[in-house]
Amino acid sequence: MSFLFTPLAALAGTAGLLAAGTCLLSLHNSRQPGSRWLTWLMAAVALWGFGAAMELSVQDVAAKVVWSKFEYLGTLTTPVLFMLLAADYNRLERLFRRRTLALLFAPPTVCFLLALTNAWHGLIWTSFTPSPAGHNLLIYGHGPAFWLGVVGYSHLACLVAGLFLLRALHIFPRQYRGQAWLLLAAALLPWAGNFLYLSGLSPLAGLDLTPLCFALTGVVLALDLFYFKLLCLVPIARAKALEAMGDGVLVLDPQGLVVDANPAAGQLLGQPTLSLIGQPLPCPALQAALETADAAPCEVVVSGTRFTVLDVRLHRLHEGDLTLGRLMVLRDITEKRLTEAALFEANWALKARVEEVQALQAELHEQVVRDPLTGAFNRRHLEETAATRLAQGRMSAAALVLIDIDRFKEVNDRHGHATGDAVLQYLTALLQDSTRTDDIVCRIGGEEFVVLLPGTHAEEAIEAVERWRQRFSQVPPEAGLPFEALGFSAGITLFPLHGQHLQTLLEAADTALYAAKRGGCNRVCLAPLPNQSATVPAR
Ligand SMILES: Nc1nc2c(ncn2[C@@H]2O[C@H](COP(=O)(O)OP(=O)(O)OP(=O)(O)O)[C@@H](O)[C@H]2O)c(=O)[nH]1
Repeated sequence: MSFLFTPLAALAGTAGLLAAGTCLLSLHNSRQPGSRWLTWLMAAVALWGFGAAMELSVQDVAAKVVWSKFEYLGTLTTPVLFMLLAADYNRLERLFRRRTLALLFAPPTVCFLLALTNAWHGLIWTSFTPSPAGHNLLIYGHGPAFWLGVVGYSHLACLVAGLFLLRALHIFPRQYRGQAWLLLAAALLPWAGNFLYLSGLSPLAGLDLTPLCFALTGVVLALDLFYFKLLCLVPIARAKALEAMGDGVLVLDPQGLVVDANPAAGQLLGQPTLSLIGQPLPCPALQAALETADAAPCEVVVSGTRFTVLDVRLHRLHEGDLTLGRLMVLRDITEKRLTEAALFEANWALKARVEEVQALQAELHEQVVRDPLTGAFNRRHLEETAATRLAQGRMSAAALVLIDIDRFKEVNDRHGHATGDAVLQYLTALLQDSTRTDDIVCRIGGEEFVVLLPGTHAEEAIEAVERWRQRFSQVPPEAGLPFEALGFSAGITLFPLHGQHLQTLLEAADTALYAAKRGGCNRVCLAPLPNQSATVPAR
């Protein structure tokens, strides 16, 4: 094998060396973000460069073809690795899964196999002609697999890489844009080199400057990654923080179209994150919030695959007076709201239950202190209430009236027990109707009633009881009783004149009642005053 070492071979070798050096530097900085794909990329470019240097140095056409095949190891993998490095700048880790990588490297593998077996089919190279430009250059005629698999696929990968870098340009905060522009410029270099080679505009026919361009790109990327470390780390850290956030974040342009979204936003809105990009907000409620949430945070209910309540906050993104767009932050407050609703419901049920228990207690208390037949209070209530009131001195004066229906036994005997009951109910209604709310009407025995009239003196008490007696003695037909007249006798005692305690007053009232009965019934008697010896009829 004869060699002719030309300046062009030295140029290609330099590219290889540059790439190998960058590869080692990258390996040395393997902990830096982005270094993994840069190491691989530079290894591929180094192979390409060394292969090219050898191809440019050997003189024999067959040997040149062999080195071209070796060179293809780098040529074919470089664009894919470049794309992966650019994807790394966008934190698109899903591209680095094994299956995706296998898919991405499948076309280069096929092309490499086709290059190895080119002699049998000529799908990659169709002819090999020494270049008229000299310099030991060989011009390769290219077959369909070259245009489709090598040029087409490589350019596609470089295009995607360029788009990724453009995207990085867009999502990087302003202070990191310089870095992204540099990357983009670096990305355009190999394109330019390859364009010159394929278009025949290369200064020397057959000279491929692409590996040199890629090597220079590698140097720029290495500088970017390892020298301006911060510039590389911070955007990644920022973007990572955004991706890891539990809150959904949407970046909206002035027209309300989504230009960026984090995975949480996709999850909250029940859509793949990427499908949100370039679209208006996916639900009308959020769209409406866009109009209203400018000033204050608001809540939006999203009912997609699951019911979700979102707390929506909007922040204007502006540069001076110019509005660039808006940042929408979504927080899932479904659990909070559901818990609050459940708590409210439980509270409400508890309140209802307490009210029910209180009502039952009141009912029970009524049953305990009321006479079931007439609805008047019973002796127990009289003892509890009146005794307490008298004992606590809460009344300055009071009259206690003891009433007994005259000849009630006769009513029962003549007209039956039910009529007797009706008479008892009639008298109760009459007494309740004739007294004030503060007065207490009680049935203390068979046909015996006590009425306590707080703040009532002798004259008023006598007048009142006399009125009741007269009403009772003239039974109106609408009462439905088989009598035209009924009668009761009553004894009145006065607090504190006749006694300080209920029992004393009851005893004095009983004496007065007894006097009324003895006096011929249907009358009212006042208990004797302390200076009187006998009970006096009230009228
Ligand atoms: N219908 C009815 N009668 C009752 C009730 N409680 C007691 N009595 C009756 O009331 C009557 C009371 O009779 P007495 O104590 O002799 O009294 P009186 O017949 O009114 O006689 P004087 O008091 O002397 O006028 C008895 O026949 C009892 O059975 C009741 O709840 N309903």
